[in-house]
Amino acid sequence: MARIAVIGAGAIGGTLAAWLAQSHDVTVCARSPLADLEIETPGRTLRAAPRILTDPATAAPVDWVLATTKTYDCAAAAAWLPGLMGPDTRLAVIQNGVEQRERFPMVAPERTVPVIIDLPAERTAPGRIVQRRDGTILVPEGAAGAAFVALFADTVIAAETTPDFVTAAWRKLAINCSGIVSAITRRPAEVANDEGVAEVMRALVRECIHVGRAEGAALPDKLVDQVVEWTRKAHPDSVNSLHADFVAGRPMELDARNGVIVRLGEKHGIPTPLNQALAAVLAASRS
Ligand SMILES: NC(=O)C1=CN([C@@H]2O[C@H](COP(=O)(O)OP(=O)(O)OC[C@H]3O[C@@H](n4cnc5c(N)ncnc54)[C@H](OP(=O)(O)O)[C@@H]3O)[C@@H](O)[C@H]2O)C=CC1
Ligand SMILES: CC(C)(CO)C(=O)C(=O)O
Repeated sequence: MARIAVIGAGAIGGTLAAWLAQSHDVTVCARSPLADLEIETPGRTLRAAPRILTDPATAAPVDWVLATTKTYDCAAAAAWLPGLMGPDTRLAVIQNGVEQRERFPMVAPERTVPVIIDLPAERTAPGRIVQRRDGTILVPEGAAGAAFVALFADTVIAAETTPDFVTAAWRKLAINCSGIVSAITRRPAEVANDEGVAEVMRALVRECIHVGRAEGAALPDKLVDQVVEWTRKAHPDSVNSLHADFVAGRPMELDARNGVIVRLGEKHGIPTPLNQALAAVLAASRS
């Protein structure tokens, strides 16, 4: 049994905390108070009552810290680390994008495990989450990755190591960058059935592929159509986390999902006009 602290009790943090609490000692480090966790999963309603802390001063060292806030909340989330990190603690950064390690520069890279998660989940109230289907987790191969994978042995989440994490992260980014069409149209995954919107998604993914290849990811041309097909197969009412932030009036992970393609594209001299334009349009539709 491992001692695990999950920073963030949102869609991903709440779901992972509930699954891990079935066989580990789990503490949830939350910004807003909540009583317990109830996750509506495809197979059953999962309930858990982990220890819940709301004050970083009360945190004690654990074996694993799982950072599951949005990327724009990393600086605030880091306030939990001095209390949670002992000499052997590892930090798993479970966030979208391709810069997981860079977001927590205060932790040594060798103690940080970047995590790519595919687990569509939506928070409906504090501690109440709908998990749309069983999920997958990918981490870099090596001792730390293998130890992280072992935490999920008794869950429905298929966790694996990969020898090519760079490609795994960019493949996920290809899905995420195209998900901006949902936030712009305020329509869940079913919007991908609109052929005009699907063409926009393909163009976003093409830009992502060009930049990802320059960063060392092995991304096939067929990924362009695969992203559209994957979205069409998702639950039609599935709301991606960018769309969820937009409708809730929260900040958005625009830099981590589309801006990063523009930034790294500039570094390599690769034009990314569509990711740039749609991120600007979505940001402006707030102001
Ligand atoms: N949702 C999904 O289906 C998927 C999301 N992802 C990625 O996972 C990451 C997390 O997303 P998601 O779970 O959807 O995000 P949510 O917005 O649902 O949850 C984030 C949680 O972090 C909490 N938080 C923010 N700051 C702090 C802090 N300083 N201390 C403690 N808690 C804090 C928020 O608190 P509060 O309750 O006060 O808002 C919220 O509960 C993102 O990078 C996202 O892109 C990846 C795959 C799927
Ligand atoms: C692709 C998807 C929808 C689920 O894994 C996601 O990453 C998100 O909501 O941010």
